[in-house]
Amino acid sequence: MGIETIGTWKCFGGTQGIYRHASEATGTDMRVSVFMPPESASPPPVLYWLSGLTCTEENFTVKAGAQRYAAEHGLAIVAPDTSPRGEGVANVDDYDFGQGAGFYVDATQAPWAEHFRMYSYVSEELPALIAKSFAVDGSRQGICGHSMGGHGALTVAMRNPQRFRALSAVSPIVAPSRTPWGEKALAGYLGEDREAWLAHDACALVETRGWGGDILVDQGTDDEFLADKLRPELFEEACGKAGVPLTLRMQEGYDHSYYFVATVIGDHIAWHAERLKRD
Ligand SMILES: N[C@@H](CCC(=O)N[C@@H](CS)C(=O)NCC(=O)O)C(=O)O
Repeated sequence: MGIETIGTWKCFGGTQGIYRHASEATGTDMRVSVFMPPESASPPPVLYWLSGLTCTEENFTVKAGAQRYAAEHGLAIVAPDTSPRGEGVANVDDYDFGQGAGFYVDATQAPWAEHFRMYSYVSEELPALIAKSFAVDGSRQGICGHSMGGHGALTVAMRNPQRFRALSAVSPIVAPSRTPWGEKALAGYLGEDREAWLAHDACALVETRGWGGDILVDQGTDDEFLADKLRPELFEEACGKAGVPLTLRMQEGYDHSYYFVATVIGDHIAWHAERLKRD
């Protein structure tokens, strides 16, 4: 399946592009942002970025300021939309469920099961499409994300360690089976069997599957969602039990916005670049 260019712009010596393609996983067109760093002797490693509630491929692209760091470190960045969209795609008038809130799962419940297959999309279809369509090193891939996208990054990586070798998150949802955003989404997409939710719960996954490397998480202390919806201390506890090295940085005074993402994105890109360039 081909990829269609919506627009490209020269940026920090590289190319920022927005693309569209027909997705087999979702049965819809999907839009994706791809930054390619300045050309170098070898194809760049790839960092996947998964965005949070209400986002499209655009929020990260225009707000995070990631391109400067990706160009410096020679990393490609791929940032997909957060759900299928369009005519004939189910939706509700909620910011935290339905379109813009795919939660990186494959829905099993009607009417969502038909198109809401974001797990298959980001873990299988998108990496294959990117490796085919861009001059990148598909054997060196990392994944990172924000909020719902932090949940996506943690869970997709731990379920696909052969595909992703570096992992970090900003303000992630870490225990969706026990916190409000996650409980609503997992019940809606996967049904009431809470056992099935654990396959998409970072705390449960780190205890059952572990992770072969270390994990970086940044979290603002003034985040309005910290106490009830994010709860990074649960992930810290789970990583401790599993013996997985976690660097959890509680960043004083920052909230949940992209101003925080922009503040820490340089560290995350450097962190991924270091791990992805190791032999
Ligand atoms: N206050 C937000 C809650 C959702 C939210 O904070 N979304 C975060 C991710 S969980 C985001 O990245 N929003 C888009 C942006 O800031 O550009 C709303 O109701 O729209």
